[in-house]
Amino acid sequence: MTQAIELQSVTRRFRNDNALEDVTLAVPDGAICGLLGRNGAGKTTVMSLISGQDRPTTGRVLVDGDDPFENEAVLSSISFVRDNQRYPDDYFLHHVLSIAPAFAPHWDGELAAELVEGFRLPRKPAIRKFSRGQLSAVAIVLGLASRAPVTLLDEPYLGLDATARGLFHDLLLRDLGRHPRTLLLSTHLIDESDSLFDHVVLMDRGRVVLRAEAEEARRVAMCVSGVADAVQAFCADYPVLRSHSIGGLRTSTVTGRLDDDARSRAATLGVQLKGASLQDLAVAYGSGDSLQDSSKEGISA
Ligand SMILES: Nc1ncnc2c1ncn2[C@@H]1O[C@H](COP(=O)(O)OP(=O)(O)OP(=O)(O)O)[C@@H](O)[C@H]1O
Repeated sequence: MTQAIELQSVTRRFRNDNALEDVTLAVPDGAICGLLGRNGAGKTTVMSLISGQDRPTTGRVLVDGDDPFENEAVLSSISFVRDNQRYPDDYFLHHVLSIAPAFAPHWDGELAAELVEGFRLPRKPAIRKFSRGQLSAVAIVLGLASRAPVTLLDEPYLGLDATARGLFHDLLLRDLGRHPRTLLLSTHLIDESDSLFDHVVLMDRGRVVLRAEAEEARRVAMCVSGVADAVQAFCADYPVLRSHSIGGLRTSTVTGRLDDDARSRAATLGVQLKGASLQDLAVAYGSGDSLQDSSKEGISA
Protein backbone atom coordinates (compact mmCIF):
# COMPACT_ATOMS: atom_id res chain seq x y z
CA MET A 1 0.00 0.00 0.00
CA THR A 2 1.39 3.44 -0.96
CA GLN A 3 1.75 5.84 1.96
CA ALA A 4 0.57 9.39 1.31
CA ILE A 5 2.06 10.63 4.59
CA GLU A 6 4.94 9.23 6.63
CA LEU A 7 6.68 10.41 9.77
CA GLN A 8 9.78 8.40 10.61
CA SER A 9 11.14 8.72 14.18
CA VAL A 10 10.26 12.41 14.27
CA THR A 11 11.16 14.57 17.24
CA ARG A 12 10.26 18.26 17.39
CA ARG A 13 11.92 20.17 20.17
CA PHE A 14 10.91 23.67 21.29
CA ARG A 15 13.62 25.05 23.62
CA ASN A 16 13.82 22.41 26.34
CA ASP A 17 10.56 20.59 25.61
CA ASN A 18 9.77 17.90 23.09
CA ALA A 19 6.42 18.61 21.43
CA LEU A 20 6.93 15.35 19.53
CA GLU A 21 9.12 12.48 20.58
CA ASP A 22 10.10 9.65 18.25
CA VAL A 23 6.85 9.81 16.31
CA THR A 24 6.44 7.23 13.60
CA LEU A 25 3.20 7.02 11.65
CA ALA A 26 1.93 6.42 8.14
CA VAL A 27 -1.34 7.36 6.44
CA PRO A 28 -2.10 5.25 3.35
CA ASP A 29 -3.07 6.89 0.09
CA GLY A 30 -6.82 7.57 0.06
CA ALA A 31 -7.35 6.97 3.80
CA ILE A 32 -9.42 9.08 6.16
CA CYS A 33 -7.29 9.10 9.28
CA GLY A 34 -8.36 10.45 12.67
CA LEU A 35 -5.58 12.16 14.60
CA LEU A 36 -6.67 11.98 18.22
CA GLY A 37 -5.29 13.02 21.58
CA ARG A 38 -5.70 15.48 24.43
CA ASN A 39 -4.86 19.18 24.32
CA GLY A 40 -1.14 19.57 23.77
CA ALA A 41 -0.70 15.98 22.56
CA GLY A 42 1.10 17.17 19.41
CA LYS A 43 -1.57 16.99 16.69
CA THR A 44 -1.12 20.50 15.26
CA THR A 45 2.65 20.09 15.39
CA VAL A 46 2.31 16.92 13.28
CA MET A 47 0.17 18.79 10.74
CA SER A 48 2.58 21.74 10.61
CA LEU A 49 5.41 19.34 9.77
CA ILE A 50 3.39 17.53 7.10
CA SER A 51 2.42 20.84 5.49
CA GLY A 52 6.04 22.02 5.40
CA GLN A 53 5.34 24.94 7.75
CA ASP A 54 7.83 23.51 10.22
CA ARG A 55 10.77 21.10 10.20
CA PRO A 56 11.49 18.21 12.52
CA THR A 57 14.41 18.52 14.94
CA THR A 58 15.30 14.93 14.05
CA GLY A 59 13.65 12.29 11.89
CA ARG A 60 11.99 12.43 8.47
CA VAL A 61 8.66 13.70 7.18
CA LEU A 62 7.51 12.47 3.76
CA VAL A 63 4.47 13.37 1.68
CA ASP A 64 4.06 11.11 -1.31
CA GLY A 65 7.64 10.02 -0.70
CA ASP A 66 9.18 13.53 -0.66
CA ASP A 67 10.21 16.04 2.01
CA PRO A 68 7.49 18.76 1.92
CA PHE A 69 9.69 21.55 3.33
CA GLU A 70 10.20 24.28 0.70
CA ASN A 71 9.16 21.74 -1.92
CA GLU A 72 6.75 23.54 -4.26
CA ALA A 73 5.58 20.41 -6.06
CA VAL A 74 4.65 18.67 -2.82
CA LEU A 75 3.18 21.76 -1.18
CA SER A 76 0.80 22.32 -4.09
CA SER A 77 -0.73 18.92 -3.29
CA ILE A 78 -1.45 19.81 0.35
CA SER A 79 -4.29 21.78 1.90
CA PHE A 80 -3.89 22.69 5.57
CA VAL A 81 -6.31 25.09 7.20
CA ARG A 82 -5.49 25.71 10.84
CA ASP A 83 -8.16 25.90 13.52
CA ASN A 84 -6.96 29.46 14.27
CA GLN A 85 -6.50 30.53 10.64
CA ARG A 86 -6.07 34.33 10.39
CA TYR A 87 -7.37 36.51 7.54
CA PRO A 88 -6.52 40.13 6.74
CA ASP A 89 -8.71 42.51 8.75
CA ASP A 90 -10.52 43.95 5.74
CA TYR A 91 -11.32 40.59 4.12
CA PHE A 92 -14.90 39.56 3.38
CA LEU A 93 -15.89 36.03 2.38
CA HIS A 94 -15.74 36.84 -1.33
CA HIS A 95 -12.08 37.92 -0.98
CA VAL A 96 -11.13 34.54 0.46
CA LEU A 97 -13.12 32.63 -2.16
CA SER A 98 -11.61 34.57 -5.04
CA ILE A 99 -8.02 34.20 -3.81
CA ALA A 100 -8.24 30.51 -2.80
CA PRO A 101 -7.99 29.04 -6.35
CA ALA A 102 -4.57 30.70 -6.78
CA PHE A 103 -3.26 28.49 -3.96
CA ALA A 104 -5.27 25.39 -4.79
CA PRO A 105 -4.76 23.94 -8.28
CA HIS A 106 -7.68 21.52 -7.84
CA TRP A 107 -10.12 24.17 -6.50
CA ASP A 108 -13.80 23.41 -7.13
CA GLY A 109 -15.92 26.57 -7.12
CA GLU A 110 -19.22 24.71 -7.25
CA LEU A 111 -18.40 22.70 -4.16
CA ALA A 112 -17.29 25.90 -2.41
CA ALA A 113 -20.60 27.57 -3.29
CA GLU A 114 -22.59 24.53 -2.09
CA LEU A 115 -20.73 24.55 1.23
CA VAL A 116 -21.11 28.33 1.67
CA GLU A 117 -24.85 28.00 1.14
CA GLY A 118 -25.19 24.92 3.36
CA PHE A 119 -23.28 26.61 6.20
CA ARG A 120 -25.28 29.83 5.62
CA LEU A 121 -22.08 31.85 5.56
CA PRO A 122 -22.86 35.57 5.29
CA ARG A 123 -21.40 37.87 2.61
CA LYS A 124 -21.14 40.53 5.33
CA PRO A 125 -19.66 41.38 7.82
CA ALA A 126 -15.88 41.12 7.40
CA ILE A 127 -14.48 37.71 8.32
CA ARG A 128 -12.81 39.10 11.45
CA LYS A 129 -16.33 39.56 12.83
CA PHE A 130 -17.46 35.99 12.08
CA SER A 131 -18.55 33.78 14.96
CA ARG A 132 -16.34 30.84 16.02
CA GLY A 133 -18.58 28.39 14.15
CA GLN A 134 -18.61 30.55 11.01
CA LEU A 135 -14.79 30.65 11.06
CA SER A 136 -14.73 26.86 11.28
CA ALA A 137 -17.13 26.71 8.34
CA VAL A 138 -14.83 28.95 6.24
CA ALA A 139 -11.92 26.63 7.08
CA ILE A 140 -13.97 23.62 5.96
CA VAL A 141 -14.93 25.36 2.70
CA LEU A 142 -11.24 26.02 1.99
CA GLY A 143 -10.15 22.54 3.06
CA LEU A 144 -12.73 20.59 1.06
CA ALA A 145 -13.11 22.79 -2.04
CA SER A 146 -9.30 22.76 -2.47
CA ARG A 147 -9.65 19.06 -3.37
CA ALA A 148 -5.98 18.70 -2.47
CA PRO A 149 -4.61 15.16 -2.72
CA VAL A 150 -3.51 15.54 0.92
CA THR A 151 -5.98 17.48 3.09
CA LEU A 152 -5.26 18.31 6.71
CA LEU A 153 -8.18 19.49 8.86
CA ASP A 154 -7.20 20.61 12.35
CA GLU A 155 -10.20 20.49 14.72
CA PRO A 156 -12.70 21.49 12.01
CA TYR A 157 -15.73 21.26 14.34
CA LEU A 158 -14.95 24.12 16.75
CA GLY A 159 -18.20 25.98 17.38
CA LEU A 160 -20.07 24.29 14.51
CA ASP A 161 -23.75 23.63 15.21
CA ALA A 162 -25.19 20.12 14.88
CA THR A 163 -26.75 20.78 11.45
CA ALA A 164 -23.45 22.15 10.12
CA ARG A 165 -21.55 19.15 11.50
CA GLY A 166 -23.98 16.81 9.75
CA LEU A 167 -23.60 18.74 6.49
CA PHE A 168 -19.82 18.58 6.80
CA HIS A 169 -19.90 14.79 7.26
CA ASP A 170 -22.30 14.25 4.36
CA LEU A 171 -20.44 16.45 1.89
CA LEU A 172 -17.05 15.13 3.01
CA LEU A 173 -18.05 11.52 2.37
CA ARG A 174 -19.82 12.36 -0.89
CA ASP A 175 -16.89 14.37 -2.24
CA LEU A 176 -14.19 11.90 -1.16
CA GLY A 177 -16.27 9.15 -2.77
CA ARG A 178 -16.22 11.04 -6.08
CA HIS A 179 -12.70 12.45 -5.78
CA PRO A 180 -10.64 10.13 -3.57
CA ARG A 181 -7.87 11.81 -1.60
CA THR A 182 -6.06 11.45 1.69
CA LEU A 183 -7.52 13.18 4.72
CA LEU A 184 -5.96 13.65 8.14
CA LEU A 185 -8.47 15.08 10.61
CA SER A 186 -7.80 16.01 14.23
CA THR A 187 -10.76 16.26 16.56
CA HIS A 188 -11.92 16.07 20.15
CA LEU A 189 -15.45 15.09 19.00
CA ILE A 190 -14.42 11.47 18.67
CA ASP A 191 -17.75 9.67 19.01
CA GLU A 192 -19.32 11.92 16.41
CA SER A 193 -16.57 11.46 13.82
CA ASP A 194 -15.80 7.82 14.64
CA SER A 195 -17.66 6.46 11.60
CA LEU A 196 -15.63 8.64 9.20
CA PHE A 197 -12.27 7.09 10.04
CA ASP A 198 -10.70 4.10 8.38
CA HIS A 199 -7.40 4.69 10.22
CA VAL A 200 -6.58 6.27 13.58
CA VAL A 201 -3.48 7.66 15.23
CA LEU A 202 -3.80 8.31 18.96
CA MET A 203 -1.22 10.57 20.57
CA ASP A 204 -0.42 11.41 24.15
CA ARG A 205 2.22 13.87 25.36
CA GLY A 206 4.03 13.98 22.04
CA ARG A 207 4.10 10.24 21.46
CA VAL A 208 2.03 7.89 19.34
CA VAL A 209 0.32 5.44 21.69
CA LEU A 210 -1.86 3.70 19.13
CA ARG A 211 -1.90 3.58 15.35
CA ALA A 212 -4.11 1.13 13.55
CA GLU A 213 -6.90 0.64 11.08
CA ALA A 214 -10.01 1.99 12.81
CA GLU A 215 -11.77 -1.37 12.72
CA GLU A 216 -8.81 -3.01 14.42
CA ALA A 217 -8.52 -0.17 16.97
CA ARG A 218 -12.15 -0.75 17.96
CA ARG A 219 -11.26 -4.38 18.74
CA VAL A 220 -8.15 -3.95 20.89
CA ALA A 221 -9.83 -3.04 24.16
CA MET A 222 -12.93 -3.59 26.31
CA CYS A 223 -14.79 -1.65 28.97
CA VAL A 224 -15.90 -3.66 31.97
CA SER A 225 -18.18 -2.29 34.66
CA GLY A 226 -19.99 -3.50 37.74
CA VAL A 227 -19.37 -4.14 41.43
CA ALA A 228 -15.77 -3.15 42.19
CA ASP A 229 -14.58 -6.54 43.46
CA ALA A 230 -16.03 -8.38 40.45
CA VAL A 231 -14.51 -5.89 38.01
CA GLN A 232 -11.15 -6.24 39.71
CA ALA A 233 -11.41 -10.02 39.48
CA PHE A 234 -12.15 -9.75 35.74
CA CYS A 235 -9.21 -7.36 35.25
CA ALA A 236 -6.75 -9.78 36.82
CA ASP A 237 -6.33 -11.40 33.39
CA TYR A 238 -6.01 -8.21 31.34
CA PRO A 239 -3.70 -5.15 31.22
CA VAL A 240 -5.71 -2.23 32.65
CA LEU A 241 -5.53 1.08 30.79
CA ARG A 242 -7.81 3.06 33.08
CA SER A 243 -10.14 2.56 36.03
CA HIS A 244 -12.49 4.79 37.88
CA SER A 245 -14.88 4.12 40.74
CA ILE A 246 -18.07 5.70 42.00
CA GLY A 247 -19.15 4.35 45.34
CA GLY A 248 -18.91 0.57 45.16
CA LEU A 249 -19.09 0.51 41.35
CA ARG A 250 -16.08 0.43 39.10
CA THR A 251 -15.44 0.78 35.37
CA SER A 252 -12.17 -0.30 33.80
CA THR A 253 -10.84 -0.13 30.26
CA VAL A 254 -8.56 -3.07 29.53
CA THR A 255 -6.65 -4.23 26.49
CA GLY A 256 -7.92 -7.51 25.13
CA ARG A 257 -10.46 -8.78 22.63
CA LEU A 258 -14.13 -9.13 23.40
CA ASP A 259 -14.23 -12.84 22.55
CA ASP A 260 -16.19 -15.82 23.88
CA ASP A 261 -13.72 -16.33 26.77
CA ALA A 262 -14.14 -12.73 27.90
CA ARG A 263 -17.93 -12.95 27.58
CA SER A 264 -18.19 -16.14 29.61
CA ARG A 265 -15.83 -14.78 32.29
CA ALA A 266 -17.91 -11.60 32.50
CA ALA A 267 -21.11 -13.64 32.79
CA THR A 268 -19.62 -15.78 35.59
CA LEU A 269 -18.52 -12.68 37.52
CA GLY A 270 -21.73 -10.75 36.80
CA VAL A 271 -20.04 -7.73 35.18
CA GLN A 272 -21.05 -5.75 32.09
CA LEU A 273 -18.76 -5.90 29.08
CA LYS A 274 -18.58 -3.87 25.87
CA GLY A 275 -16.01 -3.22 23.18
CA ALA A 276 -14.09 0.01 23.78
CA SER A 277 -14.92 2.76 21.27
CA LEU A 278 -12.27 5.11 19.89
CA GLN A 279 -13.52 7.65 22.41
CA ASP A 280 -13.05 5.13 25.27
CA LEU A 281 -9.52 4.47 24.03
CA ALA A 282 -8.69 8.17 23.78
CA VAL A 283 -9.96 8.78 27.32
CA ALA A 284 -8.08 5.75 28.65
CA TYR A 285 -4.77 6.68 27.02
CA GLY A 286 -5.17 10.33 27.93
CA SER A 287 -5.95 9.69 31.57
CA GLY A 288 -2.29 9.63 32.55
CA ASP A 289 -2.12 6.28 34.27
CA SER A 290 -2.08 4.32 31.04
CA LEU A 291 0.91 5.73 29.19
CA GLN A 292 3.42 3.37 30.71
CA ASP A 293 1.07 0.43 30.26
CA SER A 294 0.52 1.27 26.63
CA SER A 295 4.18 1.20 25.75
CA LYS A 296 4.61 -2.02 27.72
CA GLU A 297 1.68 -3.77 26.16
CA GLY A 298 2.56 -2.59 22.67
CA ILE A 299 -0.91 -2.43 21.23
CA SER A 300 0.35 0.11 18.70
CA ALA A 301 0.23 -1.55 15.32
N1 LIG B 1 6.02 27.24 18.64
C1 LIG B 1 6.01 26.59 19.82
N2 LIG B 1 6.86 26.92 20.80
C2 LIG B 1 6.86 26.25 21.98
N3 LIG B 1 6.06 25.21 22.26
C3 LIG B 1 5.18 24.83 21.30
C4 LIG B 1 5.11 25.49 20.04
N4 LIG B 1 4.16 24.88 19.30
C5 LIG B 1 3.65 23.90 20.07
N5 LIG B 1 4.25 23.86 21.27
C6 LIG B 1 3.97 22.91 22.37
O1 LIG B 1 3.96 21.62 21.80
C7 LIG B 1 2.96 20.81 22.42
C8 LIG B 1 2.04 20.24 21.35
O2 LIG B 1 1.24 21.31 20.84
P1 LIG B 1 0.17 21.07 19.69
O3 LIG B 1 -0.39 22.40 19.34
O4 LIG B 1 0.78 20.27 18.61
O5 LIG B 1 -0.94 20.18 20.46
P2 LIG B 1 -2.38 19.72 19.97
O6 LIG B 1 -2.45 18.24 20.14
O7 LIG B 1 -2.67 20.25 18.61
O8 LIG B 1 -3.32 20.41 21.06
P3 LIG B 1 -4.84 20.94 20.97
O9 LIG B 1 -5.72 19.74 20.95
O10 LIG B 1 -4.98 21.71 22.24
O11 LIG B 1 -4.96 21.82 19.75
C9 LIG B 1 2.25 21.70 23.43
O12 LIG B 1 2.80 21.44 24.72
C10 LIG B 1 2.59 23.10 22.97
O13 LIG B 1 2.63 23.99 24.06
